[in-house]
Amino acid sequence: MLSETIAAISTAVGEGGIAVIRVSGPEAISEVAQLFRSKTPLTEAATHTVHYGFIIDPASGEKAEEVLVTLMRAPRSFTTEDVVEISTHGGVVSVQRVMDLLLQQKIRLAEPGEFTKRAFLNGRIDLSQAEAVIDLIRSKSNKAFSIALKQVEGSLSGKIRLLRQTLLEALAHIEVNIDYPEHDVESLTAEFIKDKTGLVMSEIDSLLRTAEQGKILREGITTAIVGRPNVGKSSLLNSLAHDNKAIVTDIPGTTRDVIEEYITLNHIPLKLLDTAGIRETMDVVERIGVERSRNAVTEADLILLVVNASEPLHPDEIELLEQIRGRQLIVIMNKMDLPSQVDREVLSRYVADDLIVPMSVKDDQGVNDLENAISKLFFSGKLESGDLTYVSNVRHIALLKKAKQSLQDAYEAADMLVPIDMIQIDVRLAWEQLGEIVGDTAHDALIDQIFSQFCLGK
Ligand SMILES: Nc1nc2c(c(=O)[nH]1)N(C=O)[C@@H](CNc1ccc(C(=O)N[C@@H](CCC(=O)O)C(=O)O)cc1)CN2
Ligand SMILES: Nc1nc2c(ncn2[C@@H]2O[C@H](COP(=O)(O)OP(=O)(O)OP(=O)(O)O)[C@@H](O)[C@H]2O)c(=O)[nH]1
Ligand SMILES: [Mg+2]
Repeated sequence: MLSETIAAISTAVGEGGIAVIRVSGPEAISEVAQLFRSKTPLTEAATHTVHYGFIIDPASGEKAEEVLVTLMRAPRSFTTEDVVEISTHGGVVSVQRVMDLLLQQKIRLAEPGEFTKRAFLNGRIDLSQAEAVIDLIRSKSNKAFSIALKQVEGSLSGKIRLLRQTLLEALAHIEVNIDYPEHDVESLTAEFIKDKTGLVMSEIDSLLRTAEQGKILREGITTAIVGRPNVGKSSLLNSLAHDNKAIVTDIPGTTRDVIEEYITLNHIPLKLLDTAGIRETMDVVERIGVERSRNAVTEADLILLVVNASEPLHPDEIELLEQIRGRQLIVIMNKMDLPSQVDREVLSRYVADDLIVPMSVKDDQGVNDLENAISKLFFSGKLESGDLTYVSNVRHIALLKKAKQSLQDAYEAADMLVPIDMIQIDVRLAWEQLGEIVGDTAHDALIDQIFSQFCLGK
């Protein structure tokens, strides 16, 4: 209950410079004040002030710990409640000792995520902002962190609110039409609904497009290097990774297993997979390797098909090109240091010209062109602007898709002049589904489930 005062250790457990205990709730100031001796009594101190002093064990009257205490009075705090933060000396004993004394007062241990949950329940942030707080903590790259921070600040919430507002206008219009049908001809209302739902659908589409990029920025582009044996796939991996990770020999069939390597390219993480050369083979081990190559092709966000430019295209390569039609593909014409034999005309039937990259891995030629081709394929310059809101949470993506479907249904129904109260159901559904993203229409069980993913003290 929000009437209870809660406390938790908010810093990582272990030895460190200092550790912080956070206390929040109606009794935070008065309860901590009973344990704290300082020049200014905490109960009389102004908000957003820091106080030096000692935590006293009330049983013995002894000093338990030397601390700094920060006071934030409601509503100007993380939870919007009275918040007291106690900085102790870092170390397992000192922080636990203060914590134990606090829990002997009218203070209970907070559940994981309970501070953030209170910020949500008290209306300072919405659900998507709270979820972004977890993303902040879990971010593994600078870019992922920046995306989450934007969302903590409410970038996604703002957009969702606008869309819901638009749907509300449509719903109001429908309401008037149902109550006073004589005020309107039904076809005019249908047009109005098509207008509004169409608008919201296209906005949802552009948000969903950012989801693709958001995933890439967080998890990297899974990139499979594939091709026939001996064309230089492992050499390419080594060159991009600036490392001799993969074995390179002039014997076809050298690579047997999939080799993974992480690199960053223009700030974009790439998970490179070097694979066994694809060919028919009687060798049992190599056959398994070829099978794995095919699986890697299926999984990949991006396929780098390496061909040996000093030979004509092989039927196996044409077959592979047929199989991966429609996928994100770059063809690397390797070994350009040798006299060229490969038929560019044939390649052009499968890939755009700027996605065919001549290279000589041996002479270190063409690496820049490859990097540019990859950036262009995935980001076409948009990444740099930095003002995009990325949808990255799977829950949000699922709800956006559902809302879009509901709107699609409404749009089609309006188009066929289906009775207006039937259309109303779908528009209202979309409005609720969008509301679930920001938590306006979320159930308690969902809210509990989301906050239980947090760590203690957050
Ligand atoms: N010591 C400490 N550091 C921390 C936190 C904390 O709770 N304590 N935070 C916790 O995760 C983060 C900072 N996030 C915060 C977000 C909002 C408010 C806050 O008081 N907001 C009020 C008042 C704003 C104002 O006075 O201008 C508000 O928005 O109404 C505080 C911290 C990171 N660093
Ligand atoms: N002339 C020339 N030789 C190259 C070039 N790139 C790689 N090679 C050579 O081609 C041979 C095969 O290279 P790898 O990188 O092992 O080829 P692969 O595609 O991984 O081969 P498998 O693992 O057997 O499928 C080696 O002898 C490399 O030195 C290049 O740009 N020019
Ligand atoms: Mg190899």
